[in-house]
Parts: sequence; C-alpha cells; structure tokens
Amino acid sequence: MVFGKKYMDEDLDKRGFKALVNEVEHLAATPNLGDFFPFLGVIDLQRLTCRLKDLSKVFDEFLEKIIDEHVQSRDQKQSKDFVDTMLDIMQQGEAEFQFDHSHIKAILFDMLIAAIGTSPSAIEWILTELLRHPHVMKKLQKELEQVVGLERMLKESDLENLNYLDMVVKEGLRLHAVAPIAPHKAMEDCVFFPERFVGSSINIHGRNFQLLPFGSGRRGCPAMQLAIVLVDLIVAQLVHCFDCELPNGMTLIWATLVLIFIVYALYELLNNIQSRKMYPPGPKGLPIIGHLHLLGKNPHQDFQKLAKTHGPLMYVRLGLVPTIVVSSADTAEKFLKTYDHIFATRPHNEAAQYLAYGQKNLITAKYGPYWRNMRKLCTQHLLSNQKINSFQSMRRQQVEFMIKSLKNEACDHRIVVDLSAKISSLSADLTCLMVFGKKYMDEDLDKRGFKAVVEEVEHLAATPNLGDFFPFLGVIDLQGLTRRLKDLSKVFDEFLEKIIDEHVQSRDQKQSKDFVDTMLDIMQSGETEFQFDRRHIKAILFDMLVAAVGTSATAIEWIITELLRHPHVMKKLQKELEEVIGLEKMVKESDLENLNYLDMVVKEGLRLHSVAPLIPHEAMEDCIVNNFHIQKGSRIMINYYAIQRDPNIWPGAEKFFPERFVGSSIDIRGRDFQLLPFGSGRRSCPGMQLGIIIVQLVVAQLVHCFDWELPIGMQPCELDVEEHFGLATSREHPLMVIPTYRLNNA
Ligand code: HEM
Repeated sequence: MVFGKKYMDEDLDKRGFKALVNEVEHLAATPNLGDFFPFLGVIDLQRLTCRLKDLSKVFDEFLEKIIDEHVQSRDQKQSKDFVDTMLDIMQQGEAEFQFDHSHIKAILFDMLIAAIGTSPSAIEWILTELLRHPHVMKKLQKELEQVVGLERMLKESDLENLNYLDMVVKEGLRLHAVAPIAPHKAMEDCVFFPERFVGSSINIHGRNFQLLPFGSGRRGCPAMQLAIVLVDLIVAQLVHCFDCELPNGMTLIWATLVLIFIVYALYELLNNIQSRKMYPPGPKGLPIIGHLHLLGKNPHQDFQKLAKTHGPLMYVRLGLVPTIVVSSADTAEKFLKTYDHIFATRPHNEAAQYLAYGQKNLITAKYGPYWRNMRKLCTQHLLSNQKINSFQSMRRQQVEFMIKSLKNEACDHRIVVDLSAKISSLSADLTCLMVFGKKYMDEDLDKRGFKAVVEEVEHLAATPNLGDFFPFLGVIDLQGLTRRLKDLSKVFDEFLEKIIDEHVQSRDQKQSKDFVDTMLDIMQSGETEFQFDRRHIKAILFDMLVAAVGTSATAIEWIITELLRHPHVMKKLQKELEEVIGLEKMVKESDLENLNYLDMVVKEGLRLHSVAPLIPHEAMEDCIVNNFHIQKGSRIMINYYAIQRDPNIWPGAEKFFPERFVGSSIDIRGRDFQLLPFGSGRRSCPGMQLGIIIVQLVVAQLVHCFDWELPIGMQPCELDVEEHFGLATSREHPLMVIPTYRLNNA
C-alpha cells in the first residue's frame, strides 16, 4: 500500500527487512537515558545513539532507493501508491511548507512504524482475549456462520453485518490500549465483556471520550478508518476459518507477561520516536548546566566565537532550555521572514513577571491576540509618524538645552565632560516629555532618584536569572533577584499610579496630549478588542521607558565614540554639515534628509555596535530550518552582532568605514538581513522611526556644534570600545571628552 510492492529482505540490508524493522522498534522502545536525563544524551552511555545513527543510514538509503524507483517508473503507472502521491505533492509545490525528499522519507518511516506496530498489536490482543474467553470466541464464530456461512470466506462487505464482531473489537480496544498514553477512563473495568456494548451508542471514532483507542481531536489517528477495516477483517477471517487452541503448557500468566512487555515496548516506542530528529550542530555541553559555562559577560561575543566553529545555525543548551543561535543573514531571514509566524513569541521571563505585570508589556508579551492588539495600539496611537512629528519642537528644545549646557559648562574652561551622562539624561528627558508630558525629578520616583531606579531596572532585567534556565529554581530564588524585583516593581508601580492619577485630574485643562493621555482616552473609549485597564497602561509606560531611554542613548554614544576614533570621518561629517546648514545655524530635523554622509555614518555605527544584539524569540511549533530540527519551546537568539560583523558579507567587517554604503541600497529598516539594528518581521522594533530621528538629530547636532578632543594625552586609537551587555549594550566606561563650541552664533 505504501510502496506499491513487497520488498525482499536483501532489498533493505543483508540482515533482512524484518530484522531491521524489529531493530528499529527495539531501539526506539528501549528506555534511553538521554530522554530522562538530557545531559546524558551527549555521552550516549547505552550506545543507543550510535546504533540509531547506523540504522537511520540503512533506512535512509533504502527509502531513497524506493523514491528513486518511483521517480523513474512514474510515467508507466496506472494506479498510485503513497510514494507516488507524495511525489506529486512535492512536484506541484502545493504544500504550504517546504516539502522535499526528507519529508517524504519521514512520512514513509511513520507509515511503516505506525502501521506495522499498531494494527498487529490490536489484532493480537483481541485474539488473546478470545482465547481467554472461549464462550465469546464461540459466540463470534456463530455469528460468522450465520452471516457468512461455512462455504465461503468472509469479504470486506460482510463486515457491516457483523454486530457482535464490532462489539468484540471495541471491547478488545477498550481493554488493551495500543497507544496507552491516550486517556482511557474505562480501563478500570478489566473484564473482557463485549456484551457491554449491546444497545450502546458508544463508538471508537473519537466522539466518546470514555473510549478513545484512536485518540480524538486534531492529533487523532489519521489512519483510523483503515486500521478498523484491517483489524475487523483479520480477526473475523481468523476466527471464521480456524478453531484455535493454546499450546500445551502455555499458561495464561506467561501470555499475560509477554503482552505486558509488548505494551511497554509500544509505550516506549511512542515516547522515543522524537529521538530520530536531527538537531543543529553545537559545542559539547556539560551535564545540567549545558553550555552556560561558555558564556561570559558579553554573551553575544561568545556566541559569535562559537559560531565560527559550529556554523550559523548552532544548538546550545542554557540550563534546561534548548537554544538556537543564528549567526548569518541567510539563516536570520528563515527565522524572521520565512518562518516568522513560528518564531514570533518570546520566552518566559522571570524579570518581566514582576516588572511588567506578568509579561503584559509589548517587549516580552507572548505572541497572540493580546500582543497583536497592544502592538497595533502602540504603532497607531503612540508611535505613528503623526504622533512623532507632533513632538518635533519639544525635541528641538531639549537638544538645544543640552548643547547650551555643554557650551556653558565646558567650553570656556576646556574641562573634560562625561558625554555618556549628558546623552543619557537628554534621552531620559525626551522620553519623559513624550510619554508623561513633563520631566520628572529624581525624588519623584524614589529617594534613590529616577536614574538610579531606571538603571536598577535595566540591570536586574539584564542579569541572567537562574529561574529562566532552570524553571524549578525560580521559586527558590537562589540569587535573591526575585526579592529585589518585587521591591523595585512596587516602587515603579506607585510612581506610575501617581502619574496616571495626575493625568486623570488634569485632563480637561490640556491642549496637547502625551502618551498617558492617549492611553487614558483609549481605556475610557472601551474600543480595544481586549481588556485594557491601568495595569496595561503601566506595562506600556514601562516598555516605553525601558525601550526608548537606553537604546537611543547607547546608539548615539557608540557613533560618537567611532567618530572620535576616526577623526577624518568626523571632519568629513562636519564638512557636510557646514555645506548643507552653514556655521550660523543649528541642525533642524528637516535638514536630516539632505545629510547623506550622516546617514552612512549612522548606518555604519549601528552595524558595528548592535544596541540590542540578542533579544530572544521562542519557537511555537516544531520546525525544520536548513534541514535541522528546531523543537517547539526552543529559545531563538538571532545574534545581530555576529551577522553585522560577518566577514563573508562585510569586507573589513571590524572596521568603521561609512563609505562602504556609497552607492549601496542596503538600509536599516529590516528588509536587508545583513543589517538589522531594529530587527525584522513581526517582533521588529516599533520605535524604529523615532529611534532613527533621535539618533540622527543628536549626532548631527553634537558634531555640528562642537569640535571634540580626547582627554590630554589620549590618542584616538586608544579610546576603548569595551562593551557592557544589557537591555542596551552600551560602553563599559563613560565617554569622557573635551568640547569646543564651533558655531558663529555664540
Ligand atoms: C536606536 C534605537 C533603537 C534600537 C537600535 C532598537 C532596537 C530594537 C530591537 C533590535 C528590537 C527587537 C527585535 C527582535 O525581537 O528581533 C526592538 C524591539 C522593540 N523596541 Fe526598539 N529600538 C530602538 C528604539 C526604540 C524606541 C525609541 C522605542 C519606543 C519608544 C522602542 C520600542 C521597542 C519595543 C516596544 C520593542 C518590542 C517589540 C515587540 O516585541 O513586538 N525601541 N528594538
């Protein structure tokens, strides 16, 4: 039925067809230590993996041969078997997913194992019960005599008239679950009694949940109809044609033991069928901790190094969490475009449980209707072009304040300033004004001060939490992180509640609306397709603070760092600014579109310094990528840092060289997978437009208004580029510089 012909033993291997199928069943059913203690998998103490690999090679060659035979003989065939049908599907490209030889072979393998294993077991069990209950055997033979007679053999068309046979089969399947992990409520009744179905409407097709030999629902057995006909026909034929006796000395206890073993083997077979899958390559891990010990304080750099040995699709295990690390543009495209619908969710995040009201924020929300609605709400109401433009004059004012303060503080006295702190404070002010409508003073949030608390949030959210890698350790809180997260979330919650209250009280007197006003409008309109209350407003406010403050400031800091390390690029950019704007005026947002070299400098800065290099995704289903199996629940790390420094794509990848973009159409908006500072696909950054404007404006203004020098004695090449991994991967040390005002409007 599957292959269109019988195969001889030697067709498969010199050991013979049956021996090999038996070996597959045996190996797949043997309890594999690696399934119960994942860290033992690599060691393969039982030598099972090694034997499975040999066997899979033999099977693979056999199935390839069958497929080849079918391909060659297709034109001369009148009727089609399974293989022909699958080849048709493959060639017509009708499947909604990638479908090639490996899929045909996997299905053929399923057919062999599922069909050879299940139907014979069912038949064997029913015959066993008939032998154990001779009066039932007699009654069934009587029915067969009456319906079919003793002159001819039974035909398939007779089956519908054999009511007692139907009850015997049902009762056999009830008592002996062939796939016993399916629920079988009626198993408590261990008596073989087919008459219990007299006058009963219970059937075995998955509608009656007390009797589910073929399962039920989406994953119910697709071959149920075929299996029922086979079992009915063979049981009836054997009972009709023969009187059966047990051999001398064969005790029922012995028969029962054999049967228990067979059921156990089937159970294990079902459990272990997973182990045939091929995972991406990766380094050898350690028991329990997996590969956690290979990661230091900058995991994006460690993953980049490992990928050089193990390839762009790499498997590692972080504690108990299977993790896939993606390090090339082609592979990233598969995850973020081709199979984006499978990888668009986020993993469990201990920190977000406390800080973001049970992952109700956008950044860590699970993929689904809630995330979709929240994202729509943010992109339409909070981060739309119209909303961004409405804050243009506020941005101009704030950037000018910073320039003035720098000029007053430093220029006259040539003192060294902490430019990192200036940039981060500007970014916090821009965000607060846009989100809350006003700047907040330190003491408004907590006696520790606004910045200290936001930094603590960033620090705690970025600290590797053992509970994320060993879920059972979450409750124990070995690192004391949960306690700190709870304290912090309380401080934040009170602060955000106070802000919302202030907004509720002052709503009528306001002319322009900030983020909080917009969200209160949405909450009160009741227009959302999901429950939207204060908790949701707070979760989004939290996102805006965390996502906006750190990222833009970090990007600006890195670009200025590279300009300081490359004075000729700084000069060239100043020249462009002089030509387009002149030395009499400051930069305006409307100038940005005329600054081509600035555009290249920003692109190159974001390429070389990935601000958010490893934001995790999670696989919602099993999936095959580049012929490797990615299991459901795996954490997916797209290593933007490694992709953007891939020497196969970027000549001189480690160099800061904005001219590489001359005449190039590569952009940073998620269409070109070699340059993804804002990600791509469903989970890409919704604040990209705002981020680009802020980064371009602030870099341009700083470079246009000041000449910059490094502290006395430091050469450009000595300025360090050490990174500090976190929610935003910033400079390890603050950027200390001496500014000199250079415009003529002093
Ligand atoms: C230069 C500045 C920025 C950079 C480089 C940046 C980068 C990123 C990246 C790489 C992601 C994750 C993509 C992925 O999961 O694969 C992301 C997500 C996100 N960003 Fe940004 N971002 C920036 C600015 C902003 C701003 C200004 C906001 C908001 C005001 C923002 C809000 C978000 C949010 C809410 C998400 C999560 C989206 C989701 O999971 O659906 N970002 N960003």
